Amino acid sequence: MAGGFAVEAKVAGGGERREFKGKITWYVWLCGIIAATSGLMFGYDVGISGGVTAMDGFLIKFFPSVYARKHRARENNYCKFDDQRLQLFTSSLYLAALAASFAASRLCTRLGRRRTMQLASVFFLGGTALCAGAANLAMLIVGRICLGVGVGFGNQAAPLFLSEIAPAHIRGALNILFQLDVTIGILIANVVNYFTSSAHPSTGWRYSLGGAGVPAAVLFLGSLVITETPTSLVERGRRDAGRATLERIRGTRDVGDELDEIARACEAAAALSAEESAYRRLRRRESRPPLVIAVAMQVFQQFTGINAIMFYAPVLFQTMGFKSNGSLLSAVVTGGVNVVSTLVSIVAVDKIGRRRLLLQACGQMLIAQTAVGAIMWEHVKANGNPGEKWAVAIVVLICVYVSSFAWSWGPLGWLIPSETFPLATRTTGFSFAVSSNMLFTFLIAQAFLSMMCSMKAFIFFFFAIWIVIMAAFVFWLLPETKGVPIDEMVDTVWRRHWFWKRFFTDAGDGRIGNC
Ligand SMILES: OC[C@H]1O[C@](O)(CO)[C@@H](O)[C@@H]1O
Repeated sequence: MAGGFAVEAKVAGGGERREFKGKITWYVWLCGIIAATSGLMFGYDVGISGGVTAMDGFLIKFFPSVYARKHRARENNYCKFDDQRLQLFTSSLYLAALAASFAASRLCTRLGRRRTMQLASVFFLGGTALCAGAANLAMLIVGRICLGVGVGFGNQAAPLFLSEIAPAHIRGALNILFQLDVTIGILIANVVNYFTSSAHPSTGWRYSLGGAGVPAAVLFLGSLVITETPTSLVERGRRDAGRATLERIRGTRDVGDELDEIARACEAAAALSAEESAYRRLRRRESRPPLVIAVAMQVFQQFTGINAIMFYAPVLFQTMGFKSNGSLLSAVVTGGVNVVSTLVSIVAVDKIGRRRLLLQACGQMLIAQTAVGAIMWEHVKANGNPGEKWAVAIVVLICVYVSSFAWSWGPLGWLIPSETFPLATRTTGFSFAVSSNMLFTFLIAQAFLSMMCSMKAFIFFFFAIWIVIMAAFVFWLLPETKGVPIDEMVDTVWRRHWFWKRFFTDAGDGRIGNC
């Protein structure tokens, strides 16, 4: 398992490079796999809610009026799931996660990344119990809010944890483990929904919602086994513990150079934060480039329309004419494509580069979205829905769309914000990325069914227009960060970029930049 490596690092304040010693140990992979379980919890929730809202037993218990509308005549097919309270069931989780992500950045600094993940799993276990045992809508929503707090804490701590324990040359791949687990969580949820709805038509939703307890329990138990990151230990004044941890995860006692580098970065960040808080520092002109990129990556990720598919695929496929089980099965197929295509990204991201992956995906997504919109439009004109034959073509097109998202905007939405901030603003800056993701996930979850009702086939053209905008953004404004050491971003990337360089004065950038 272990293989030797040498990592290039820029020494603080100097131009020379030196190498860190170490191996890729089984322990670093174990810690990475356990921490990524946080993504599994997030993904399971994304995938489970759409299937549950398509189950009759669930609708009869909590949303009888939607159930009645669903089984009425077909003339208003696009509107049969349009219900604000039903959408609140899905979206409330993301609103809670949005609020929690701000607190999570402080928790990560004060308690450490490991404890923050542990806390996430506790909220998750509580939320799961409330949802699975819900006797009324209030209990269900409170359960979703607890799950949301767990997601907010987990999504902040896990990507940071992964980046900090990873040897630099496999940082991209380890970081993408998080998104890989998100997609696996969605797929598992789709499979669970498929079986619970057929085996237990009236109570299947309870098993589906209860299943979220499994990844939460794994993360809770796993968090007792994994280590805290060396950076977090040193940051909190526990340098000896940081050294011991580094020795263990690198499989060598020769970790002096890397430890010094971490300590130097922590001291520089501490000196800066004694002068000025990270929030104030983020308001500086020099902080704008990474902040704009981090927020834009997440906003655009959501405006690809991915969660319209992930949350509501079963509902969408029913709208198009599939029977209930056929639509759940189709959601399983799209979920599978999502997982496999994320694996492609692990291999490609450090070879092909971020910009090329994102631009290629924009082209592929644009074609697929426009084609789905066109098919739907033809049938809306004829006042009908596409029916099973066309619905199969639509499933294929949605797979084409999902695959390109999964090797680009999905993982890179997390990777790029985690690698472009200097250490002094990294956790706080990253929390803006997490909260932007949650805010826009909430908006899509809350608005999509109503948008589908009023826009019908045009919903797909709406997302297609956003894809054109984000392609232009990547083309002109997103710098390539492939292979750039994390502490050289200011000099190598931002100061050389045709647009972003104007945000740096000759004297000022070093203050926020390289530690
Ligand atoms: O794989 C799709 C999933 O990935 C995310 O974009 C997170 O990166 C989720 O919002 C979405 O449901």
